[in-house]
Amino acid sequence: MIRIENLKKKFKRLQVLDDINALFTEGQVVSLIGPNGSGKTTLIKTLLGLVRPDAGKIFINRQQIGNDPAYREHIGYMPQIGRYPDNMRVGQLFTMMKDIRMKTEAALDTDLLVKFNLASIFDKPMRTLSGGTRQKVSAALAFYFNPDILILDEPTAGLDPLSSEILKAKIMEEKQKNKLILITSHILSDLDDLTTHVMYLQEGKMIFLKGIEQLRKETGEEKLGKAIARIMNGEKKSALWIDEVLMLETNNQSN
Ligand SMILES: Nc1ncnc2c1ncn2[C@@H]1O[C@H](COP(=O)(O)OP(=O)(O)OP(=O)(O)O)[C@@H](O)[C@H]1O
Repeated sequence: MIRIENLKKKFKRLQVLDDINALFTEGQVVSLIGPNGSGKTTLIKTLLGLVRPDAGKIFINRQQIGNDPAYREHIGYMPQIGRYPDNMRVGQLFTMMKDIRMKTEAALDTDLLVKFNLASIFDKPMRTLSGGTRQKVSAALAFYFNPDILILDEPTAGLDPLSSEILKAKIMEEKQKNKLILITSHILSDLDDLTTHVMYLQEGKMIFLKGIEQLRKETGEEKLGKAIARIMNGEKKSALWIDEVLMLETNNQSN
């Protein structure tokens, strides 16, 4: 469904994506994991055509992506930070997106719109929304057109616990429909029940891409955070980062 071949991207002298190769197929939930600045968002943006790679090829549903943006209709994207026209009202945003995509009402997935009760804020201008509410709008939009591929960049960041659970349940439902889901998160416990594959990036390099069962077998660890920490044991820098994440998560759970 998505094939990435020898993908490279530099920002000035910084090699942000360093010869990435990967194949993602339907039914997979691929967790993109790595420290801040490791290239996760840049990788996502190259898939969406928002960042132009210096070299390499990307195939989506067997079509090599180039200048024609039509392939994006297959993708629902939830950005890390959703940017919307300030004065546009929430309801107008959904109407505008619908008009652009020209889908009929029947084909739309309004599940999250309903569960997050977004109709009650349809009159509010986007600039007045709280960070979490903006996230809910981004989430509802990503799923709205029932895409085959979902790309979710830190989807639960900023959501309250109940909304986070609603979103995770929705992602799980879509996984069951055999969609391909790419997801980044620093909250590794959020990914535990969802993940089928882990792609680990560090300083623009893909350190590994493994099935979760293989990862669990190799490490003897059930939890994603602990499994990755074990795999990365030889790599001092990453092990340190994972240790910090685990410590934070333990603190969060005990609070
Ligand atoms: N438009 C840009 N111009 C210059 N440098 C950029 C640009 N976008 C990203 N970078 C740099 O590329 C590197 C990778 O950034 P990216 O956002 O892909 O990391 P990330 O893994 O998603 O990080 P995080 O976990 O913090 O979200 C960082 O060093 C970042 O500063």
